[in-house]
Amino acid sequence: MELRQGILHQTTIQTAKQHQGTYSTTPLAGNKRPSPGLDTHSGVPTHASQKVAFQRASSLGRNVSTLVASTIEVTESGPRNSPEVSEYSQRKVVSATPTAGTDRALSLSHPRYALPKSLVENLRSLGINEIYPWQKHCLMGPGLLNGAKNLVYTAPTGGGKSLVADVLMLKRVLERRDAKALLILPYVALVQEKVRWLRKVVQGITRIAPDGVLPGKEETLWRRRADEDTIRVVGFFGGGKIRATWADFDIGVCTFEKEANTLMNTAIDDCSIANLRAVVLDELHMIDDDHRGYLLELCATKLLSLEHKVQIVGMSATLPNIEVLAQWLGAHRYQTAYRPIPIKEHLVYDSKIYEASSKGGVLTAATPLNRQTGPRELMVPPIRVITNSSHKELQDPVLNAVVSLASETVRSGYGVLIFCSSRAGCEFDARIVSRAVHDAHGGDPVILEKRTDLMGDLRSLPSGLDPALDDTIPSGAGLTTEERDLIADAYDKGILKVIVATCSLAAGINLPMRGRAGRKGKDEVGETYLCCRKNDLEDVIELMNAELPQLSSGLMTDKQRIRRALLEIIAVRLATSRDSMDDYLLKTLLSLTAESDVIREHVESSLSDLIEMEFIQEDEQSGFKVTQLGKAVVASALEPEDGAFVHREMQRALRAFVMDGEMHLLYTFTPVQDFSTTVNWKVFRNEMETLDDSGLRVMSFLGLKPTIINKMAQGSTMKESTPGEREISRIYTRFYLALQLRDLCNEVPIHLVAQKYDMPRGSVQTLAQTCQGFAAGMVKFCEHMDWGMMAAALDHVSDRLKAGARADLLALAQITFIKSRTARVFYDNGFKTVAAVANADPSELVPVLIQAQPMKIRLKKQDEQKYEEKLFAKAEIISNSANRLWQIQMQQDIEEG
Ligand SMILES: Nc1ncnc2c1ncn2[C@@H]1O[C@H](COP(=O)(O)OP(=O)(O)OP(=O)(O)O)[C@@H](O)[C@H]1O
Repeated sequence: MELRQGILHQTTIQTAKQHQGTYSTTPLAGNKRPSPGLDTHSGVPTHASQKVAFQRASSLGRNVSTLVASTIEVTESGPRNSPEVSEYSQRKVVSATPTAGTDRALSLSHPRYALPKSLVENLRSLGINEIYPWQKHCLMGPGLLNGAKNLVYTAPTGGGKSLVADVLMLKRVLERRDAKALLILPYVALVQEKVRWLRKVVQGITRIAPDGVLPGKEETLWRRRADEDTIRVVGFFGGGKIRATWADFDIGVCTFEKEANTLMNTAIDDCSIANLRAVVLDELHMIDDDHRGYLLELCATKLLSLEHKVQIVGMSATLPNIEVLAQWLGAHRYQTAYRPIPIKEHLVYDSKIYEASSKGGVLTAATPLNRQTGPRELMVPPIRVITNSSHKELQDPVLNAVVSLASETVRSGYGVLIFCSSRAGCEFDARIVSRAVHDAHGGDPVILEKRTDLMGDLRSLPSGLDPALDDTIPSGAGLTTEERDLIADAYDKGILKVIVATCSLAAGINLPMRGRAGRKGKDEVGETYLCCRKNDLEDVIELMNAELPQLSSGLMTDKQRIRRALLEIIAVRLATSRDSMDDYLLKTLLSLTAESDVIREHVESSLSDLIEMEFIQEDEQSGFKVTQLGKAVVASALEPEDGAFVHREMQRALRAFVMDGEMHLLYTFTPVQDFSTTVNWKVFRNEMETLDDSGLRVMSFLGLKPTIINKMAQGSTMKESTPGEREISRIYTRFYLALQLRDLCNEVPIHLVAQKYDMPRGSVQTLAQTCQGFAAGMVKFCEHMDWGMMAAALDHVSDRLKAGARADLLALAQITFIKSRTARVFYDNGFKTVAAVANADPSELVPVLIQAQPMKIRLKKQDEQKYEEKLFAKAEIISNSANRLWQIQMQQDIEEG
């Protein structure tokens, strides 16, 4: 048996989470936010449990001065004079809405839904006792429950969209034993959470037997696989050796760029696509995303072109021109504005808080007339006013507002999400906020201990502990970085009270699923505060009033895209003649908006480009067929142009490949997509000077010249006017990235790599995240080109990228909790193999674990004992995991022997 990597392996994060889950947490759910007047004036924590004598963060070994957040005064027009929270409109609406008692169809056990009992029970145990009225209406749409029709729908964030899609998808999967479904999400970070949810939903559910007996009633007649009747939910995380294939899942959860598109291509090619019965497109508005949206369009167009019916379910919170999308997908359309938890929106400007929902007030304040006369006082009176701060750090009114609002919310026992425009801004805000909020919650010893655990868990990740997090977590604030899963989880559990994130990260982290303001079961009401500066005020108001832009096809915005579309369908033989290609293109979203002549022109030029690139050839029946190279490009999920570049690079590598070092392999695994890299040539020169003979040989085989690097470091600029020059520049840049990848693989934390190479941290993070997927693509590329030796060599080394540890640590890194640096410490302490760890007494591992976390916060005596106890528990888990692995290895040896 082979150990699965990447798809089914357990990550440190998961393990840490399981571990965390064993400690009790104090949920904040259901706590009603008190009226702001009370606590802001007294400054006294509202909940009795919070009145614990606080311990300063400095007791944790840190030395930062405390900031006192400004108070927020209620004005004459403020909430003191208006009714309580219950006035928030939808509360009333909710209580007036029918319940399953009056409308039986709100219960998922209603015969109309024909869902197995166990499924309804599972949902109930997950808090879904009945569906919302809108969910019922939506599901009852024509042809939806029986799968005859597609669906496109919108509901506000947190409105419960996913459940509708889940029900339809599960119905399709339950209809036949071999039925499959794909759930396509825009971000890898969302995949894991969705997989976890779906696994709970399908737990213990069996599928229809071959003779048509309904699930739940049948006795299994025959079995091929142990899990034959169960529904296997598999997530594709975009990395590593993607061993899970079409055959390995019943519900596949993946992102659209690589996995969904590639999975579908392969399944169309080998005809196994016939089992696909449903595809859910979450965040359908991403179709408009300039970089990746067109891939979503390609996926959906392929589905529409198949011979059998696949139910497509597309959803989003924002689909301004939903009719066009519904028309494109031939879908039933449904829209609702229902929010189970009302959101109260505010605008904060010049230390004053305004209600943003009053249409006649704030939102109309910035008329074109005002624009001419310049900003002036808003027309509506503010509801609250933030007092000025005496701290010099809080003189900026926007920062002061952020800090006082965050502090007020935390004092009331709620969580806060702060969105900033830049990573640097996040770090700054997190540090300041942490200085102002820690006195309210830092005293709870249980919470403090959990924060210490969290920092330990973060430290044991390959990326290490970010210094900013080191400073902020003890006070209960965090910021989202690559450690986001642990951070988001800690926020969810109330261990962290504040998270600061950039808007772009906010979309990628799990927060959309659970953390944004107003989540059912978590809050009574959500509040948002948009804090803006005077100069931005009118733009902000305009933006708040603005209509959402119409969504449109991204297929024609770059020449590559139609090329890729055509190459793919030719490669998987979905369409090979001109007529069938026309048919295919008629099914795109593009065809609804663009002139057919223009599309045809694009098709013609793309086909001749593909012929010229030697990706396709004309065949005898005036159709087209894919070449070996074209097939390799499609299989490795590359853009045609990138594929051509990789091909040239690989051909050079086949002639001369440096095998006495790792640099050439790492270069080959360095993704070729655009990272917007600006090479710092001085850093490049320094790094070049430290390269050994083998590394220098790689440079010379790649055609890179030390003299040029020296010249660049002295201030020359790289010529990029001809294609040849651009190609050379691209190789230099790729090598610069390869150096970073080398450092990442040598366990240098991401923030240090970014610092060293003068790169935005996000780019290094993307490099770290995409290299595994790219490496898997390279292996496939070589396999398809019949370069077996190269494929084998790359395949062997690709594991390194995943573990972020040296090759000799790979085996160790399979053990729970032993990742990266920890693996190195184990290795250095003589635990060089899984067997060595398996055979050790857990108590022997404790000192190694302590050593693996050298920066651990200094603890008091009694805490030290507790800490060691905890490490012992961890050592036991490690020992068990190592034993399991060891047994598997021995079994393998026996089988192979
Ligand atoms: N009928 C229901 N009863 C109780 N809880 C529900 C119901 N429907 C959905 N929920 C819960 O509400 C929360 C939000 O739902 P969901 O994530 O589907 O929202 P969404 O509309 O997809 O939001 P987003 O736009 O952020 O993705 C989830 O925790 C979900 O389990």
